[in-house]
Amino acid sequence: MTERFSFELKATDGKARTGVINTPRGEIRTPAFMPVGTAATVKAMMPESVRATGADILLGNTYHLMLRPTAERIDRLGGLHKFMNWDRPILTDSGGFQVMSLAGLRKLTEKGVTFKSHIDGSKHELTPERSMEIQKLLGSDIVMCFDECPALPADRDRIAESMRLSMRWAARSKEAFGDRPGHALFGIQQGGLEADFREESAEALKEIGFDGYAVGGLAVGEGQEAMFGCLDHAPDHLPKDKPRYLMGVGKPDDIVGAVARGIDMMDCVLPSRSGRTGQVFTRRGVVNIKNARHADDPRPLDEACSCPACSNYSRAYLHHVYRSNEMISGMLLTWHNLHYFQEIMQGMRDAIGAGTFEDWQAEFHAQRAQGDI
Ligand SMILES: CNc1nc2c(CCNCC3CCCC3)c3nc(N)[nH]c(=O)c3cc2[nH]1
Repeated sequence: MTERFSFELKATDGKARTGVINTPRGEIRTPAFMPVGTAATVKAMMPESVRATGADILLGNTYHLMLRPTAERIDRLGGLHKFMNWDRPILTDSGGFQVMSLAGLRKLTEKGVTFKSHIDGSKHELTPERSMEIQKLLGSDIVMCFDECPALPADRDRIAESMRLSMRWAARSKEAFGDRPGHALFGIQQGGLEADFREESAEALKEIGFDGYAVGGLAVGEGQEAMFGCLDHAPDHLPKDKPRYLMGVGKPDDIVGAVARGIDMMDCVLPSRSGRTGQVFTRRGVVNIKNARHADDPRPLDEACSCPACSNYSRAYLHHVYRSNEMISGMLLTWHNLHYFQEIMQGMRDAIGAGTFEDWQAEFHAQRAQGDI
């Protein structure tokens, strides 16, 4: 067990990297996909099942947990790891993004944001200082700076103004975070799709100095082509010896394209949320289990998958329990999706390590082109 937080790059293949982040609570193999556990649970999954899918780290949510059950209560009960029975690393987002996408009656000033809870309408305030305090109370291992993520499309002035506010908030976050051995603070690059603002943001963050650097402000409706266009340059300005975390991404092909452009960590609600809405990701594309054509199909979702859903159940059964709104439907489909996402990550880690990432990508895309799934 290390007492410090450190990142070891093991190999690169083009811009793609593979390595290990060492933390006191365990190691994180990169590139890493991080399941989202918004309200102290990865929905429909026991923590041991999340681990069984291959996850080394999961996400918690400052915004949700500060409202319910509150960070102070979780702290009194021993912190988020104990509370949710997950003893490996936890990364928590800083809450600003969720306020802008979920809360009511928001007021944004230099100090921070005030807002009304989407749960009971109570008034709350988030500032860089309060966000650091909440993430410390939760006990998360990787803390995110408090930032502002502008909705796209936005004009250049708005993007510059928002990015510069986030950089001032990054400095305040670092100041409030203090010196916490074994815990990491990640800065978040902003700047929309503008190459010059992305570079300015990266330079500002490097000047302050962080344990890792996130690429924020993407996966907000710009589309894959624009996102990849930004990722063709935005990570280049970030330190090579620190982890790079692309926030909120994404579909399997988004994840592969991001890793090919130098990203080490990603998170997305897609595999878990889709598991509850019957959307199943497989190596040959998406299966919508709700479709009547599965009603008599004795085959597994994916013959090549070793997850409990594919090992023990037919499409016909999964179609039935989905249509019947049975709880086991969300459990099995979520498990499968998270297992598949982790299988993609393991495949990329192996391929980058072996210098065969080009071939791996070609195979990944070729498989998905095939017809009936
Ligand atoms: C889905 N697209 C997207 N998500 C973004 C997110 C959220 C990432 N996911 C966090 C988990 C979800 C609930 C609990 C934690 C972003 N977060 C921050 N702080 N800044 C962004 O620019 C930022 C940008 C993002 N874009």
